[in-house]
Amino acid sequence: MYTSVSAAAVAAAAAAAALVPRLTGRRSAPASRIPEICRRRIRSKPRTFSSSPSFPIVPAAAMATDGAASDAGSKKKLLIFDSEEDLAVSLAKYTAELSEKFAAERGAFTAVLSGGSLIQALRKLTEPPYLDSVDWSKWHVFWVDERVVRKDHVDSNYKLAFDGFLSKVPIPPGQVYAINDALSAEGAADDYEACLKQLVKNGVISMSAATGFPRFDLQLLGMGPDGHIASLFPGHPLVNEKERWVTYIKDSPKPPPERITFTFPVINSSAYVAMVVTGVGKAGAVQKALSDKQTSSDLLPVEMAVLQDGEFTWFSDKPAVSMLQNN
Ligand SMILES: O=C(O)[C@H](O)[C@@H](O)[C@H](O)[C@H](O)COP(=O)(O)O
Repeated sequence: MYTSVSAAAVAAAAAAAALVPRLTGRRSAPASRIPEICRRRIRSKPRTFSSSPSFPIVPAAAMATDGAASDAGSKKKLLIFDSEEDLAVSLAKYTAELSEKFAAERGAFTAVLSGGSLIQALRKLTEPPYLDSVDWSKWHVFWVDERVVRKDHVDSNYKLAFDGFLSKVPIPPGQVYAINDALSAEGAADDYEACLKQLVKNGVISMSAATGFPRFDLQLLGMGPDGHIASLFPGHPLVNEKERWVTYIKDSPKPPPERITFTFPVINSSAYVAMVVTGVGKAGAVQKALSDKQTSSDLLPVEMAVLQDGEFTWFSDKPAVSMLQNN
């Protein structure tokens, strides 16, 4: 069960009536279209182991956000689930239906992952019916941010995703775009950006005509308790990057310190974003992000995620929205 809340009703979110999820709802990007620059980095597994969507969408509550951006073409929705289990069920349906939509429309589905608890929230996709019903051959998987460590390192977002999700579904290995873990942070960011540019040229990744930045079909993101998303942290100059697609950080306040990250222009050019946020530890940042008392001078990174022309859906649980009624 979940609740959908519009901006006007955010203050009453915790008490909003539960809605029953409405469930309703393929050409190939040939392997030859995958550029060598991207191919070479995904051949090996981590070294330590062997081995017109109709998602649970409720009335598309267009949340008036704040003055952060003019997002006339953007919609925001807040879904509040009774439990993390319900959230995971709904997130799988949402993702599977977007996969079907984009595979039918453009022959490929570009999905971007973050690290953190998101990967566990995707677990239902690795089970029936999705394991068999999703056309995994159309998936192209990217990371919104990655720690600059070896792919078999415990801190690697690639390893996290591989262990919890990618190793359990039949996505062609050549369509999983991990960073080049032999490079420095700066080199890995440059390399990943070059990879994205090549995939845009080859038609695997769409471009946003509106922004001139790549337009990923779905970015599946998490948020830290401080309101960071990707590796874009509050008060860090990287949040103001306007040119680069991918950049790097060497002083991340969340360890490990060296990371690469998509920039806001890339995040905000997405067609769909699912922001998966659970637990009371996120309640303060959720309150600030969804409050109507924002000022443009002290925006958290999560508040700067405003799609130019897309749909932004919060997948949250009750503890995460527990401070909303205090707005
Ligand atoms: O590499 C990272 O550190 C993550 O990509 C990071 O941005 C994460 O998504 C958030 O910190 C939320 O993580 P949790 O969901 O685990 O709180």
